[in-house]
Amino acid sequence: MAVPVTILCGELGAGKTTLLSRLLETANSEIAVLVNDVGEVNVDADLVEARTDLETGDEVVALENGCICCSLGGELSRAVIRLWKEHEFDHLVVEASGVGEPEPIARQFVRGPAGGPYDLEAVVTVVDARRFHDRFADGDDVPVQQGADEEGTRPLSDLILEQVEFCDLLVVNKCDLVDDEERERVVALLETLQPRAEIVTSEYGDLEPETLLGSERFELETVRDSAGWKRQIEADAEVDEQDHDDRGEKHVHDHDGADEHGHGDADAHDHAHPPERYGIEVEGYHCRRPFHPERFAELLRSLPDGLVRAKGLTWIAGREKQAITTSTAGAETTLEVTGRWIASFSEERQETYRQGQPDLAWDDEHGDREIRLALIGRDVDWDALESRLDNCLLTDEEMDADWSDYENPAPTGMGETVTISSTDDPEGSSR
Ligand SMILES: Nc1nc2c(ncn2[C@@H]2O[C@H](COP(=O)(O)OP(=O)(O)OP(=O)(O)O)[C@@H](O)[C@H]2O)c(=O)[nH]1
Repeated sequence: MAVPVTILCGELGAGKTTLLSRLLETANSEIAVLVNDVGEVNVDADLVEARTDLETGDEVVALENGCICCSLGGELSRAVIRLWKEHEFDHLVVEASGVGEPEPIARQFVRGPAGGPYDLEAVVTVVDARRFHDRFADGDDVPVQQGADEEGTRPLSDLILEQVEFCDLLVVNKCDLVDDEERERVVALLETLQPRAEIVTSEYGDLEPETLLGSERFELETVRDSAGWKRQIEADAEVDEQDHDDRGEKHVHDHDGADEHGHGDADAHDHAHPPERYGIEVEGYHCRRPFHPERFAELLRSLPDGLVRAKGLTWIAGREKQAITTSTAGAETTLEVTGRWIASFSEERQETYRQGQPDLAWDDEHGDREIRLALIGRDVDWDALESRLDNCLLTDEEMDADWSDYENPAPTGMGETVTISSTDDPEGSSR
């Protein structure tokens, strides 16, 4: 029988080790633990070991040389397979590095060699209620430490939201440090960011072992596709497919979902538009016309305060081949080349690719080039944001001009990223 696995994620200091120590103390089953820390010599492993080994004899294995999700894919698989061969236990918990992306770790257990002896049951993300509130859910402008991760490529806020979006259980920890309303605001925002995840609240990780260990089998595709931004994009795309009037003009769907075209899929509709609480809303923006690179960068430097998340594909003038993913988390936006527009290939290859993707929406003039963003925010003036986004689009005149001369901060190579930070000037020039 495959051993169930739980992956534990969450930003540095959110309370993963505290929760894990408690779990090891209270669970009746034999739990093996794999701990990974970036740049530190397994302080957590020592801690967990010190607190649990003598009492329970639980196994603790530590990975030393970096982050499991980047370089240690192979090492992770080897370590957990060795563990499985050499020891008997009922459950494996992997405590992931505080700055890692959870998906590559999960993949090791779903598609990698570790998928044989193990069965991934749950990805649990621990959220520091206080810090999450101040960073994303507060109406006031509280200064919070932002910045890129250790490699300088991804802002911390982006990784935190990715961990929230890629999990099936969210533990809102440190609830002693927020009041009831602040806690509710955090929960409402988390529900919007990942509508499918179960959400529990805790202080010092005081949860029943069953809450953490008793979940159903993890489904990678389902979890990945259920992030709030993704649902919004899919619901919008579905509407466009049904709507044959979508001829290159942009439209923003109303926040209550009552866009002028109507939704075809009630389920997608419900999930894409969760109940509005604390002014939290989800919007979509779609257009088959590129952004002017300088005007778009200017907008990203002066985003409205309440915008928590924006994510999706963008077409940026001067980058005719590059399909660029825009990912805004709080004040920081990462632009990353995540693929190539099919329309930039030769006719012959376009045919081949399009045959492989019969559902791909195609415009006679622009092919698959488009801007399709999901926007999540609280108390955002959506009309104002929409018109600011519209002002970033090329004008008719610019559409016919040469785009190669623009100052263009957008990345060019596959996988390349550029981060643009928003200042505290929401009224900043966006023209
Ligand atoms: N006030 C408060 N402090 C907490 C709570 N949970 C954990 N802490 C404290 O927060 C600090 C960080 O907790 P850890 O459990 O080490 O956090 P972590 O997520 O494992 O941190 P990294 O290993 O650095 O990623 C410790 O000092 C804990 O005692 C809580 O619910 N409330």
